[in-house]
Amino acid sequence: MARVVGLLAHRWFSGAFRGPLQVIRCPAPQLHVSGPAMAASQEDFAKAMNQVKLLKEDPGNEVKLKLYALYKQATEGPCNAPKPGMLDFILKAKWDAWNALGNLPKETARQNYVDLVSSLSASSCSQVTPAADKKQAESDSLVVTSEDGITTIRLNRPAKKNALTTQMYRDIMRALEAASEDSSRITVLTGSGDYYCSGNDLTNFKDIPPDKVEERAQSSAVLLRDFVDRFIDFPKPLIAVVNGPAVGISVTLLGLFDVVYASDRATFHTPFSHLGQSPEGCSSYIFPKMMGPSKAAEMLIFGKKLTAREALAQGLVTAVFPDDTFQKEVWARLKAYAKLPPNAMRIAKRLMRHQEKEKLHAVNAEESRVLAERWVSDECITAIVAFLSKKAKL
Ligand SMILES: CCCC/C=C/CC(=O)SCCNC(=O)CCNC(=O)[C@H](O)C(C)(C)COP(=O)(O)OP(=O)(O)OC[C@H]1O[C@@H](n2cnc3c(N)ncnc32)[C@H](O)[C@@H]1OP(=O)(O)O
Repeated sequence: MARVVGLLAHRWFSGAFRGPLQVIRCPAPQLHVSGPAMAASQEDFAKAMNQVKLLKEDPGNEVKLKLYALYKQATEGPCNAPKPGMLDFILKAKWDAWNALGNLPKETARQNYVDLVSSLSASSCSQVTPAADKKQAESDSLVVTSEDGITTIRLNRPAKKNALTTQMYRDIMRALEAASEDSSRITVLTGSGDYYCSGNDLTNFKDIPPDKVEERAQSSAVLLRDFVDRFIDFPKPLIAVVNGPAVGISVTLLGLFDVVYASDRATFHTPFSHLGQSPEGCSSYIFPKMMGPSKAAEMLIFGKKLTAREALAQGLVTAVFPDDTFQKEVWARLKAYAKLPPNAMRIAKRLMRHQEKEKLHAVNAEESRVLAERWVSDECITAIVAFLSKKAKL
């Protein structure tokens, strides 16, 4: 049946076929995607329909079915056609795809269609001119590129040691959503400059009016929870290329990556008690399991900074490379991995992750709730004021 669908789907594509889903990569100013917040105009929709015909590469049956379903949903609304017979393979596959969109509003379907086409156009461009495949986030602090089957999310605030602003959390979430749907096989997070990441940007806590502190703590906890959820649920192999020192949340999150490669210049520091804060990124659950409770306590309670070799010994890092050959060796390895069959990789990841998912979401929810309390504590406020007034540094 798959073969029959394959042959015929190819035909749809050259004709009136148009197709699916949410998120993805676009060369345009936004990174991504779906949702009622951004409504594509009829004109954008018409342009996207024309763009589909110009794609240089066949995007594959799965994508074509999505395009078809979104097109139908955008133009006719929820599936209203009678269900085709079991033996009518092509019609049945199309009907299933359309019907799966349920009550998705027409405007959202139209937007998702436009985004999908945009992503497909960008990926087909990138094969000709990889440099043109730079995705724009809301700011230049995050650079997302796709090449050789690898989507790379690069923290790009070297002057601030890649500290994470609120906007960067949002952009990373969008980049992960896009990467989970695009044609890349693996996804990498790395940093620009000498640091991998110095953790949460402590100026995120600046200039909050006293009567808004509690509210801001709650909204930051929601952001944190959503952010970490994206890592828990990310379906493809996720690799951290730790090019230098890592602090705070950039360390704790490593437990949710599939593989962590580190330069021998990298260090791993979680100074939560020093900051009057508490662990996040599911580290309160993953680190004790990974390295044993007492080693985890040294990091998460006492803020012991690990060298790359120590982190390797604790299982937090997969492999350490000399800094002068780090980039070359790591990218050669990743390019080879990105040639492996994508479905097999996803399935292997799913098998390893799915038993833990529920637990991880519960841990994340609890850690985020507790952090909201810590952020309004005297201990935390004192530590942050000390940093912001340049009296303290790690
Ligand atoms: C909603 C989500 C919440 C998630 C919660 C997460 C918890 C965490 O991540 S806790 C960890 C927070 N991070 C820190 O406490 C690190 C603070 N930074 C430092 O201690 C030092 O800057 C550091 C040791 C990283 C580097 O020291 P140096 O090599 O001496 O460099 P500089 O201090 O001169 O840094 C250059 C420049 O960058 C600014 N910077 C660095 N890190 C941060 C940061 N995390 N937040 C804000 N700003 C940061 C630093 O202030 C310097 O700025 P300028 O003085 O303006 O040049």
